[in-house]
Amino acid sequence: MCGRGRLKYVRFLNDQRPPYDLTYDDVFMVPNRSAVGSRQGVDLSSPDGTGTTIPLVVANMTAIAGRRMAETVARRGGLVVIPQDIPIDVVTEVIGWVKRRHHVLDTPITLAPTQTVADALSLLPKRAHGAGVVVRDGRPVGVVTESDLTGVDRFTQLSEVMASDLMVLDADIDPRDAFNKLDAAHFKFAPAVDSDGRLAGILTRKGALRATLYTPAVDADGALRIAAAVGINGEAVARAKALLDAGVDTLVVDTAHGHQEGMLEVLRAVRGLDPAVPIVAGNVVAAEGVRDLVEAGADIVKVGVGPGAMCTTRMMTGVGRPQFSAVLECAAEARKHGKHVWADGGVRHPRDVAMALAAGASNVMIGSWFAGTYESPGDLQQSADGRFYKESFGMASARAVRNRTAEDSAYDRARKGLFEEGISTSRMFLDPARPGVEDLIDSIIAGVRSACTYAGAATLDEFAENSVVGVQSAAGYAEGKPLHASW
Ligand SMILES: NC(=O)C1=CN([C@@H]2O[C@H](COP(=O)(O)OP(=O)(O)OC[C@H]3O[C@@H](n4cnc5c(N)ncnc54)[C@H](OP(=O)(O)O)[C@@H]3O)[C@@H](O)[C@H]2O)C=CC1
Ligand SMILES: Nc1nc2c(ncn2[C@@H]2O[C@H](COP(=O)(O)O)[C@@H](O)[C@H]2O)c(=O)[nH]1
Ligand SMILES: [K+]
Repeated sequence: MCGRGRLKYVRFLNDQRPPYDLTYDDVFMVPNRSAVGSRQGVDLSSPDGTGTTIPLVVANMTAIAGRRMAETVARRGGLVVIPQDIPIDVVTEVIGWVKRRHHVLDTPITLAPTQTVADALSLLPKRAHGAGVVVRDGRPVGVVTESDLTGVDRFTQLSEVMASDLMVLDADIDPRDAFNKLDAAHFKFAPAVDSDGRLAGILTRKGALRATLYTPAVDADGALRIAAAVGINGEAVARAKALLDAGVDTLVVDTAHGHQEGMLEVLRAVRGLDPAVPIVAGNVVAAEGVRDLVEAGADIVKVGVGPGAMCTTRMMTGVGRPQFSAVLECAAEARKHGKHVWADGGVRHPRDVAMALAAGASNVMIGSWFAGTYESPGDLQQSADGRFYKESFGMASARAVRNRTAEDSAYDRARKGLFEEGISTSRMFLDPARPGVEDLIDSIIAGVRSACTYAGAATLDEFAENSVVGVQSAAGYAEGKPLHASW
């Protein structure tokens, strides 16, 4: 318990440790004297062996974690876990695809000059930068954005509407030079080409800037990293083996009740495969669970029962634990064994990420918040009031269970369908100011960098070590919120 004072790391303000458990909202951090002169000087790389250079992992949820999310997040130093429900041949293909992505250039939407305005309009929402590159024989001949396609007959060929006064960048251009070039020309983006003039990618002004501020998460061969999950039923161990053969960089063994014998059995078998990559297992919320999972072979333990935005477990069962205290206790236990924890679920603001790291997490998992971005797999939809959204659903929802059990008998499907512990449909609206996952990452990482300097920490270890945390009332939390209109 966080009240027993045996933690070496996070300190409670004035040694006031409440005898009850705490959520992220319950706590705040006070500043320390700091020798860290710049927020940019903070090293956010994780000590847990997963190779993340920012402490963010995208949750293995079908509505959130796909190939597009994987490349985009890894390029900025985070990691995406491909869900256990995706067929293994598809995951194998996705791993190879992500590993072939460029570190600086984004993957463009490519269109032929003979394709139509309707084709382009259906594809543009797949990119936060909102552009398509028109390509002939592999070479860019034009670009289209929504403004080129507005007010035009939908069957018009792109060759008639595309902008063909192209500025192209060299694929290996220094990002700072690229930024200056785009800025001087007042272009928001430009296609980039290899030495034969063939399209290699697209670079936006913001992308060029980000390439100077972030370090991609890469494997020993310099390819972008990607993680994938397995469950604990059926072919879990065979799937783990196939994922390792496909080159996955982190393996996640995931189930709702991680502290069950079925999990320990699978975990031992997965450890028996002798993987050269970290094994993550969960979910648990107490020290005993951490101990058993570490003993069975976990390098990292995933913490969180019930905090997830799509999660109804606490309302259905009463089971779970306020997430700040869960992370605090589990991180302390993992540390004793030289292991780590990921804080999984319930993150809604940059401050929550900071609080999870202060509690000792080596990475923070985010799901639903990232559903409302261009990079999540779902189709962009528009509500009656004109706002854009994506649909999300929980992995234990009736919808996910129906998908997962498609091969089972009708009886088994009906039986499993009764144990619903997640929301089957929710609208996650895109923030018009931050519609792409990289916009959200910018905001989270700015918050976390700043939190580290307030704590006087130059690394994540120092952050967990130095943080001084207090407990606040609901009014204390409310006071911290900005006021967008007068009271
Ligand atoms: N972090 C969280 O709070 C939660 C997360 N999830 C997520 O949902 C996804 C699906 O997980 P899951 O529901 O475990 O499905 P899985 O397909 O991984 O199966 C879980 C297995 O554990 C058995 N089991 C025993 N007790 C429980 C229990 N209390 N809850 C669930 N299964 C139990 C089930 O048997 P049987 O069906 O016969 O009982 C089944 O064999 C995962 O991604 C998981 O992370 C789900 C719920 C909570
Ligand atoms: N109880 C349930 N938990 C779920 C479900 N789907 C996902 N999850 C958990 O939530 C986190 C992500 O949390 P978020 O607040 O960032 O969305 C994820 O990693 C799972 O642990 C579900 O259907 N039921
Ligand atoms: K919840």
